[in-house]
Amino acid sequence: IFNLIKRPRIGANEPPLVPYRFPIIGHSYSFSHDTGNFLKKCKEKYGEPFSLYIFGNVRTFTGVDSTPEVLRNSEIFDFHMGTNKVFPIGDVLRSFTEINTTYMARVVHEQVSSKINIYTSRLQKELLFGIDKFFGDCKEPKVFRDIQGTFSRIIAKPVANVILGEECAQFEDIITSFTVVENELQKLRFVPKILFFIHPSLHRFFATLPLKFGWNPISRHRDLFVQRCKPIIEERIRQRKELGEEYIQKEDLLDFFISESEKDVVDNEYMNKLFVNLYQIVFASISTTSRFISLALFDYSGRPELWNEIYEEQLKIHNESNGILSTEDVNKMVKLDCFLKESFRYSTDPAGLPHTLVSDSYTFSNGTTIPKGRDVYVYMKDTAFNNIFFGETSNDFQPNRHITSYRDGKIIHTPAARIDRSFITFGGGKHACPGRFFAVVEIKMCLHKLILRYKIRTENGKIEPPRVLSLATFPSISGLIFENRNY
Ligand code: HEM
Repeated sequence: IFNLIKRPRIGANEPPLVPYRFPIIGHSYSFSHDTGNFLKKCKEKYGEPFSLYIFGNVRTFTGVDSTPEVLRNSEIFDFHMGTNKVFPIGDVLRSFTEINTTYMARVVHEQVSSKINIYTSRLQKELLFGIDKFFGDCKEPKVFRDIQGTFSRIIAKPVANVILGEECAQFEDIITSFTVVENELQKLRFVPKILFFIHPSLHRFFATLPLKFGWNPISRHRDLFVQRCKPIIEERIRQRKELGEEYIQKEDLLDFFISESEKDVVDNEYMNKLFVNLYQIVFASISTTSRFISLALFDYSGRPELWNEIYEEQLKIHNESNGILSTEDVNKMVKLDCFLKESFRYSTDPAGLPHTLVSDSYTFSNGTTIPKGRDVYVYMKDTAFNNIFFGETSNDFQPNRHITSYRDGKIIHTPAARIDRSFITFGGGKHACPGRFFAVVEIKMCLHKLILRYKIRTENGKIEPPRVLSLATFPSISGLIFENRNY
């Protein structure tokens, strides 16, 4: 209770704490209800970095100039500690086994993104299967709602194929489990925020309380995984033993983790470890990919002026490749790539990438200092819509800004998966998303197939802007109309 009335204490050299009117509430209300505009006003008035008093603690926000300092210094700005405070997924997984986030990032980089060539044909097959199943023929124009939900079901199948392998990905209930487990985890976020006023650790205590009583939101998904996949895993281990050197490793993460394991007894501990390793990648990939593919489809559907150019590129590549895409074909989709990059930029979350300062203190290059334990958030839109990078047209949706054409006919474009100071949708520095190459290929393939097959437009014929929930951007909840091009 003391915390309720205590005013936050701020050191002498700290970034300015934006003044607030109501002692207990601080900036919580303005921040939660109109995040983008509120942060914009703070930055205009107080410069960057600045601090806010939200849900009982002081948080510092970095803008375009100070953000690279946070992303670059990953040893002292701890991303996992920062994220776990808002979304205690680490705590949930740790109840099964130890987790090693550095190892996981490396695995995604080396075994998923770097092997994209190997996965393209399987991805394509599974995506087409999903498009057929969920959107179908659309001989007559048909309205689809819950676009993000639909894409998470479409995406779950190719993801399952790459992560669990062909055999396990055949189980419908596993695929469903991939899409619902994410929603169940999201519920951890909705423990009453009022607890944060009293003390942030109380919020976390309640969010993770069910775990302490042995109820884990993902236990039943683990049980299903064991029930379905254990026989397949045992069979693979048996073959490995039998064939020895002759065994040809399967191209999926399951076989990779089997090969990394020193044990060959498939007991509880073994299955828990496999489950946590594999499902961490499931959590990182399905909701992000389906959110951004839906945002991109809304960006496309509301802007008829973009349709012809993008469709013609897809048709040309489709004809040249006889309908079977390789990674090179996907790389040739330059118009689509620029469109996607612009959509990523446009959909950037207002703020995010929480990092906790773990060194004694940190002094920003403008001389302001923050103490150990401070949570630092990136005001991401300040970068994504900054005139320094995007000029006077930074608020306009212009895919061609990512292309430079030279007089000699040479065209250079900055690919959607490339991160730099101006593009932080995938984060930056050492912890930048290791799955981004895979995600971009998957999204482009999916958009390519959809655009080739259907005319897609918004219901009211206008641009449907994204919604902001908490700090993140989500696609509109309105419908999209699909109509087969060939009828
Ligand atoms: C459009 C889709 C995606 C978006 C927008 C996205 C975005 C992000 C962001 C913003 C981060 C934090 C980066 C930072 O701290 O600087 C991240 C981390 C991560 N992402 Fe993604 N991601 C996407 C897809 C994927 C996919 C498909 C995978 C796996 C196949 C994946 C695996 C990961 C992992 C393992 C991390 C943690 C990295 C670390 O701890 O160093 N992501 N992602």
